[in-house]
Amino acid sequence: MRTQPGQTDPALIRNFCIIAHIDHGKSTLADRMLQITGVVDDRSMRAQYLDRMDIERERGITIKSQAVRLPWDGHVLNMIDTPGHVDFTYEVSRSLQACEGAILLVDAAQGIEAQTLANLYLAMNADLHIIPVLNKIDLPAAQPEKFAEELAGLIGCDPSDVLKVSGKTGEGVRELLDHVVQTIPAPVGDADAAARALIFDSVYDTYRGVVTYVRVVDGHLGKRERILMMSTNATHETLEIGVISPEPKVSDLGLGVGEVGYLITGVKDVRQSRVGDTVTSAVKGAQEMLAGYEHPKPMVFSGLYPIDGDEYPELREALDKLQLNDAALVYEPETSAALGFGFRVGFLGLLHMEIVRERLEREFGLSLISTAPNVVYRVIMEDGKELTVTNPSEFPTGGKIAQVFEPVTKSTILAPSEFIGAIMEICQGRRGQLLGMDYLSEDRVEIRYTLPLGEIIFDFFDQLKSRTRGYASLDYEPAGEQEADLVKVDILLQGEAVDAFSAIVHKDKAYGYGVDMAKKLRELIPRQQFEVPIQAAIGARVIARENIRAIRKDVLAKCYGGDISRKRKLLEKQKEGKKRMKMVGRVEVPQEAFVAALSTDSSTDKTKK
Ligand SMILES: Nc1nc2c(ncn2[C@@H]2O[C@H](COP(=O)(O)OP(=O)(O)OP(=O)(O)O)[C@@H](O)[C@H]2O)c(=O)[nH]1
Repeated sequence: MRTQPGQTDPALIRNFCIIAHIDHGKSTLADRMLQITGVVDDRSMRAQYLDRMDIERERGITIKSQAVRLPWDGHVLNMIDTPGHVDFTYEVSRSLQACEGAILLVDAAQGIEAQTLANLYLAMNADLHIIPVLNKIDLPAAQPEKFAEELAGLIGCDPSDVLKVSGKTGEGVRELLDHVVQTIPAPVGDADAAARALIFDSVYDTYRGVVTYVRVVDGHLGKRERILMMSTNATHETLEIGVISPEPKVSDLGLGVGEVGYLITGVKDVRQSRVGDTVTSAVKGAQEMLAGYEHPKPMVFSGLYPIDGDEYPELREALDKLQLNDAALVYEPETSAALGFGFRVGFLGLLHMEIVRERLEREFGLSLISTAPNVVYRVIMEDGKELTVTNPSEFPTGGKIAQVFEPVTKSTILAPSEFIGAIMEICQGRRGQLLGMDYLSEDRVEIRYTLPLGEIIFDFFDQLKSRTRGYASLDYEPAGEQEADLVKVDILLQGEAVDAFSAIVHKDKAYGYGVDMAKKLRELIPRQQFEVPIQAAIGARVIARENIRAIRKDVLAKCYGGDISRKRKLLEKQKEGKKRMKMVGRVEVPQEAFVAALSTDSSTDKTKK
């Protein structure tokens, strides 16, 4: 293998990631590695160094993967920190493909959790060398011996092979780094072949345009080189190429086999640098692409509308930019009679939805309304026609529906065995079907259920946590679809359906949804000059009804004098207020009523991880 002078010999490179259940301490361990390898000095060190986004730091969670280059014992280690939440599994699987090894980190006071298993399976599928590690051994509640045995049983190694560290105190971290060098295989690639690099992440930077993160598999990528993005056939020139350690550092020698780094081409169009694509040289480039990633399928949809209708173009631009940063985000324009112009946006899960919305509001200064989330349904009509419904208002009405299919998941719940009864009760109440149960040790069980995704995306996790005193952990993966007895519930104001409030729910829950929504709206919509009936209906059948009584609001009553200018002022003020109202038929609905009625506060917990 030929290496260019000064460039890192692939035999000295180790690419690895840290995978774990949420909160088992990945970011903290990454911090210690930054410090121990000397890339961040003690003075500049801050907790969760690699969590760069404000949201990540505030919530204490990792959303984006991060790659950083660490020098250790004559070697170059590329460490990729990954997120732990189930919604971001996609980020994890992308990072795994840029590595040869993975540190499987387990909290020594908690043991194996649902995402420990899910991430381990991902890493095994990607053929990575796995290093089992117990973290937080400084905790008084740590039981390293017990959990080393559990972990060894899972991976099929000896309990003495499980390393023990504390990301907090740094104990055992040097030994772990040595172990990475000794056991994780060096990357293998052909230095003489045409360049091939895998894009595993890309970010839009306001000043520099698109920053693309790559892992070079074969050949070499240099500065001022014309490169080709193989899936889009777009060519660009590399303006800058470098590594992250832990801030971007220009590398004049470019990147060779096995190296992980970034490149900047000055491109502003975010769609030209697609995650999973292969970068090659524009002159005598490679013929064959690297195996990319399966595009993640959105599981949950919601409508996003600017509160101020004039901000629609800004919202479009913001989504365009965010999509580069977040390959899992999909959207298309939609119009709502009640909310105006907006987008139907697909997400991987509820936390993903919250994060996207929060980033749009914070990073782009937008104010948004989002409609209640729903999953994707497949509807088969009696005449054999098939529809994919991502928006309840598109759900066909009338009696012509033959079958409705909803997505289901294979859900895995890990908890102490004393909670088996409570967990089963919750799952049964949500149309779950028990698949199986295994004991991981004498007091911990793994329970597997088939559960409709639509039942999980609302407060399922919160309920699970509260009924198990926080001890249960959940992971789910898509598992096809099942036929279900689902109906669309419409909400009508004065006989007119308000599209933004329609929902697809199981027949048994339709009544509850209708009654709740009608009550909520009665409180939120101010009285009008005529009576306004609020109805919840399935097709033509009304299942709940509330009334907003009429008032005759005489704004001029206060102006008993004959002062015409005062009267005019009052009328003008009233006109101003009207601008912030949406008309549904003859009914004026204040913007805030939509916001409040559609708020999902009760279904998602802001601090949930
Ligand atoms: N006592 C002790 N606490 C630790 C240790 N490592 C991490 N913690 C604490 O555990 C919590 C979670 O740590 P993080 O490093 O944020 O966990 P994470 O796995 O990166 O979490 P996500 O990014 O959300 O997936 C924090 O409160 C840390 O201070 C350790 O070795 N000992």
